[in-house]
Amino acid sequence: MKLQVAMDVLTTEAALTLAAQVAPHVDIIELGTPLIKAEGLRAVTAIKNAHPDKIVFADLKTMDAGELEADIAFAAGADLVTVLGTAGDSTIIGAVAAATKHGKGIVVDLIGVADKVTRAREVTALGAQFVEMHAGLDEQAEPGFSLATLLNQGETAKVPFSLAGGVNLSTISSVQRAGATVAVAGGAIYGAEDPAAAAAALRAAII
Ligand SMILES: O=C(CO)[C@H](O)[C@H](O)COP(=O)(O)O
Repeated sequence: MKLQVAMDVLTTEAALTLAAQVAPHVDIIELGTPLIKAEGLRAVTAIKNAHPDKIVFADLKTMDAGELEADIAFAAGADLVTVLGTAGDSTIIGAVAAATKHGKGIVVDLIGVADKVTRAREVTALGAQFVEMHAGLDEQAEPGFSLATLLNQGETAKVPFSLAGGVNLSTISSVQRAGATVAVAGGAIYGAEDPAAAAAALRAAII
């Protein structure tokens, strides 16, 4: 299982600092949606230039104009770009076309999708490299939130998936047991006093 750091910071400078701290321990470096909204795709280029050996993930969460948005993110240096599972099939097909043109990949983020298992299978058939079983920051803050439902949906879908929803040291083993291809950790790394140590501990927990 790969480890992905989600950098939900707001400046390119902060992202470059964080990426330099955690890069030795992660496989995928994600530029979070707020970072890309604040800084634009220049931030993607800066991270790819600093870490050419890492998979750079641009969390665009595209909802329309799939081919155009994915194309500009790949041209900026992204290796993986997200499209929302709630988007129409034509948006996902367009984004996959851009990925094929660049030799890169589309990840379909299932945040907000009610039937994640069915949609995961549909978008995989449309050419997504993998899906993201995702509970966003707002959903995580709702009373009674637990990762268990997402883990179960990932296990049931039987397609390649990443899992994001406040993954931390006490849950990463369950993410691996559920069969995830990638575990995504944001707050557990960037919110830690020592992000490098936090990333190293998550990496060490992956067998
Ligand atoms: O995409 C996101 C929010 O929409 C986050 O980057 C993702 O949820 C991972 O962060 P965390 O581990 O803090 O949940």
